[in-house]
Amino acid sequence: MKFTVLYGTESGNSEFIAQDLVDHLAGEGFDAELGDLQSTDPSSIDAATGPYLIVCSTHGEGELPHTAIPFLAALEEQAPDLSGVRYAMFGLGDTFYAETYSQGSEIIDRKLTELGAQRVGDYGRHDASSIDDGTELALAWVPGVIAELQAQPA
Ligand SMILES: Cc1cc2nc3c(=O)[nH]c(=O)nc-3n(C[C@H](O)[C@H](O)[C@H](O)COP(=O)(O)O)c2cc1C
Repeated sequence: MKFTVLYGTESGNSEFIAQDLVDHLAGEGFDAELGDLQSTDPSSIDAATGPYLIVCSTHGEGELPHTAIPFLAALEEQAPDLSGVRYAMFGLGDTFYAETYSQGSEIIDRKLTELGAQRVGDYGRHDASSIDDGTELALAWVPGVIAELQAQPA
């Protein structure tokens, strides 16, 4: 199984976690590639290059980090058929922003589902107001994702 780990970030936290996920997956014997949503063309997303792990934060008032906005715009414009694409989401946010907690990644999640992709595993989240370490949470989250992917081979 080859994973593509994509991140959307404004201050780097999501990129760090995504890189740690890639290193972890490689250590577990999987192929894993890191990608920035900023330089990802939706036309490159297909079942063959997935499954995808998407690590994305929230900025503004429940919005995407600015680096991920062009990706969403391209997804909306191209509206590719993502049937057969499997992905898992790990959202970053801060419960200080109670009304909009972790909503940035949910914007991407809704669009991928609308285009036919299938989310697998639990919806991972990290709250910057907590004492939790984002990488530790992500590494505790990813085995459930892998187990679900392996239980339902593409
Ligand atoms: C200006 C600003 C606005 C933010 N707005 C939200 C928000 O609306 N909801 C939320 O859950 N987190 C919000 N956050 C928190 C970030 O999502 C959180 O700090 C995250 O860890 C940043 O990850 P990144 O470095 O990958 O961008 C905001 C942070 C900043 C600096």
